Amino acid sequence: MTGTPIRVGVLGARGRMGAEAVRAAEAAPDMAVVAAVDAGEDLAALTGAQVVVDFTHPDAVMDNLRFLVEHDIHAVVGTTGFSSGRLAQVRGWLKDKPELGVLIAPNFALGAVLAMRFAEQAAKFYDSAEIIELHHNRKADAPSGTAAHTAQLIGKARVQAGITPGEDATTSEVDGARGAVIFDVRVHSVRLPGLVAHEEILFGGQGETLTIRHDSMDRSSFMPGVLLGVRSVLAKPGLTVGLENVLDL
Ligand SMILES: NC(=O)C1=CN([C@@H]2O[C@H](COP(=O)(O)OP(=O)(O)OC[C@H]3O[C@@H](n4cnc5c(N)ncnc54)[C@H](O)[C@@H]3O)[C@@H](O)[C@H]2O)C=CC1
Ligand SMILES: O=C(O)C1=N[C@H](C(=O)O)C[C@H](O)C1
Repeated sequence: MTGTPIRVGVLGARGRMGAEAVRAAEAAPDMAVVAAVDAGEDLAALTGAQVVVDFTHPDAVMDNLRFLVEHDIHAVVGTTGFSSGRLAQVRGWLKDKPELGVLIAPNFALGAVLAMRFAEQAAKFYDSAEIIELHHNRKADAPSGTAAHTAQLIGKARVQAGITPGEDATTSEVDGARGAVIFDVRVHSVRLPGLVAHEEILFGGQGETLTIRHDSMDRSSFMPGVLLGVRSVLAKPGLTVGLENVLDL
C-alpha cells in the first residue's frame, strides 16, 4: 500500500456486523481501524476517524449520525430504519457541510444490490409484484431495510411507467396474511434461526412468473460493499442512499 491509510471507526463494533466490519477494515491494506465503539461507550473515541461505519440499531443510528456530522466525520451506514423523514433530517444536517459525505445503504452485498436493480427494471413490465424477505430470528426490524428499499424502487418504476398495481381479489383476510403494503407492493417477512439474509422478488404476468432471489450465506458477503463505501464516501459529498449509486449501476 502506498499513501496514508484511511482512518476508520466502527460503531456497533461488538455486534454481528460491526465485528465483521472491524475485521474487514483491519485486513484492508488501505485502512487503519482507529476506534471500535459499542453501546454505552464514549463517541469521543471516534473523533480521530475520517470515516465511521455504523451497524448499530434503528433506535441509535440518528444520534450517532448527528454526532458524526457535527464532528465532520464521513459516515457509511448499514443500520436500517431510515424513513423519508429521517433522510430529510440527515440532508438538513449536511446542508452546512458541503464537503462531508454520508452513505446509507440498506444492503452492502453486491448480489442484493443487483437484485434490487433487476427488480426495478422488471417492474416496468409486470403490474403484479410481491416480496418475501427471510432473515435470522435475532433481527430487530421487519420488514428488512432491503425489502422496503426494493418495494420503493418497484413502486417508483411503476409510477414512471404509468402502471397501476395488478388485480388482487382478496376480500377476506386474517390480519397480516397478505403482508405489509409498501409503495403498493406486498412484503412478507420470515424469521428463522439458521437463516442469514435472503430476499425473493416475485413478479406475475400473463401465464408466467419471474422470481429474482438473492442469498447472503455469511456476513462476509457484505464486506466488499462496506469497504467500497468507506473508500468512496470520502469523494462523494452529501447524502447518498443505496450502494447502487456508488457502483454506478
Ligand atoms: N446494510 C447492510 O448490508 C446490513 C445491515 N444490517 C443492519 O445493521 C444493523 C445491526 O445489525 P447486527 O449487527 O445484526 O445487530 P447486532 O445486534 O448484532 O449488533 C448491533 C450492535 O450495536 C450496538 N449498539 C446499539 N446501540 C449502540 C449505540 N448507541 N452506539 C454504539 N453501539 C450500539 C449493540 O450493542 C450491538 O453490539 C441492523 O439495523 C441490521 O438490519 C445488517 C446486515 C447487513
Ligand atoms: O439484519 C440483518 O441481518 C440485515 N439487515 C439488512 C436489512 O434489513 O435489509 C440487510 C440484510 O438484509 C441483513
